[in-house]
Amino acid sequence: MTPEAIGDSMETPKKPLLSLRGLKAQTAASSLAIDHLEVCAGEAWGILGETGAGMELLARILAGDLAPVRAGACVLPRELGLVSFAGQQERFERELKNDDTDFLNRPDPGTPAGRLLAGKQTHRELVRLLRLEHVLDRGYRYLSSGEAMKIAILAELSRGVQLLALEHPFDGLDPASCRELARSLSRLHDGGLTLLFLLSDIADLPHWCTHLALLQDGLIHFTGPADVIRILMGGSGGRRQALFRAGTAALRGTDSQAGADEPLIALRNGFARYGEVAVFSGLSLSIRPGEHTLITGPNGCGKSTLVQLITGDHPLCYQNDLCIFGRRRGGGETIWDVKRHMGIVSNDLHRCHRINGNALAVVISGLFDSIGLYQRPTSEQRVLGRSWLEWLGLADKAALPFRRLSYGEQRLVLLARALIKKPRLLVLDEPTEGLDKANRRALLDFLEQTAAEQLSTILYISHRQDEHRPFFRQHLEFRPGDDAVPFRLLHR
Ligand SMILES: Nc1ncnc2c1ncn2[C@@H]1O[C@H](COP(=O)(O)OP(=O)(O)OP(=O)(O)O)[C@@H](O)[C@H]1O
Repeated sequence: MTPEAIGDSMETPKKPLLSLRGLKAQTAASSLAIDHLEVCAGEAWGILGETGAGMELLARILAGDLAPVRAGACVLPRELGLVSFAGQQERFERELKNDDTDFLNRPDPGTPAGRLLAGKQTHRELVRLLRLEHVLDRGYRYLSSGEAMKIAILAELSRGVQLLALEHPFDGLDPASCRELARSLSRLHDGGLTLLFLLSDIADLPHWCTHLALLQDGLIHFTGPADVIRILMGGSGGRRQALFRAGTAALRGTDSQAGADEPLIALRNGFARYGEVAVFSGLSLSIRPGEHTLITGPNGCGKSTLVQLITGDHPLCYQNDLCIFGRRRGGGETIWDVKRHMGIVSNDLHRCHRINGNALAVVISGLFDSIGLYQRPTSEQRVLGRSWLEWLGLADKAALPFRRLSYGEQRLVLLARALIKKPRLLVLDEPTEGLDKANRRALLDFLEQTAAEQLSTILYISHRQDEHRPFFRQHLEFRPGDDAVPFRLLHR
């Protein structure tokens, strides 16, 4: 199929705010070619691209971070705002680099989130609508994933940009925040803001978007009015086939049934706080083998903090009444003893992967529970790692640096890293962030089958309702606004 522009009007053409013509970009991991993409003032565009289609290259070009190999005619607006996965990672790493904790002899919280909002006054209403007032004094790197995404968007808006490009802005936001963000952006668009949504799922595209383009295999295929392109795409816009093609045979032979009666997790009257600020208290949760558990709740309520208690990554795990795999935390076991039987994927783990290793090394590192690979793997381990990359459609990327892969591909590699050890407990905290619809569905199908065959017990956090499958046997709902019932545990 050749790239085409559809539905060009006969009116006098407007001067584009952003114009990319005859552009080619290439990295070791992917490529991008754009014959013709023009965004005019006042339009709202959606660019739909599946995992690995080249979206991150487009984001890097917009960020001015990647020089095209053929630039053609490339015009970017002077006041361009961009929120991308790579940009958020960069900000996080900058915060870590500037961390003066050792020098100060007390924890250095880094840049307060509120300081990123240049014209704080102008966006006070948005801060309120997105429930961010209480995090403005908090260090940016301490924010929860949803809080960080909302602050990153407000930070760009507060600079007074002409065009705002947002990569997966609804990933990681709770449903109320998704609705509020879409409503607020719609109002700003009515007021003249030009928008560019970089998405993988057409269901995430606000209905008021005026234009659409489809990015497949590094090529922009269609560009034009949203209603015309929607019809041409038949409402799908997704990948024909998922990259994730692992079968549950890869998990067979686990010791998932060892100690079948004993809870894998038992937390009594659990609590968490940061300094004087309580995150939650009075939380009890027991997870027996096969008791697949879904956790939901609004951004910042403490879901990831609970997961960190369970995985041993939060210092308060020792002060809580917490048993993992039948052993009381603080009873002399090491963090490696705890993690040996867990496969973990989380936003936190993802952003801590600031390593130089290649994709294969990251997969194999799951066998050692390390971030990065620090010992020579056996040939069996290398073969197994390669098999996992093959099952995830990434065999040709084994030797590429992990950080050069697209965000979605990195997620798939981290999933392989979690699964390679055939864990008794799979701890998946928003594992599908950055994945397209086909890959999300394929992962959930795989987990459903894993549950049916009793190969592992699954602890799962997601804001997306289409991921709340019936195989979850219990559902822990955080309800932070409700003092009478702050948690609800539903059994199915
Ligand atoms: N080191 C820290 N110091 C202060 N506050 C912190 C720290 N770490 C996390 N927090 C705060 O604790 C709260 C809970 O964070 P957590 O990541 O557990 O939320 P969450 O429910 O997983 O949110 P999300 O849905 O956005 O991922 C957030 O408001 C966050 O800003």
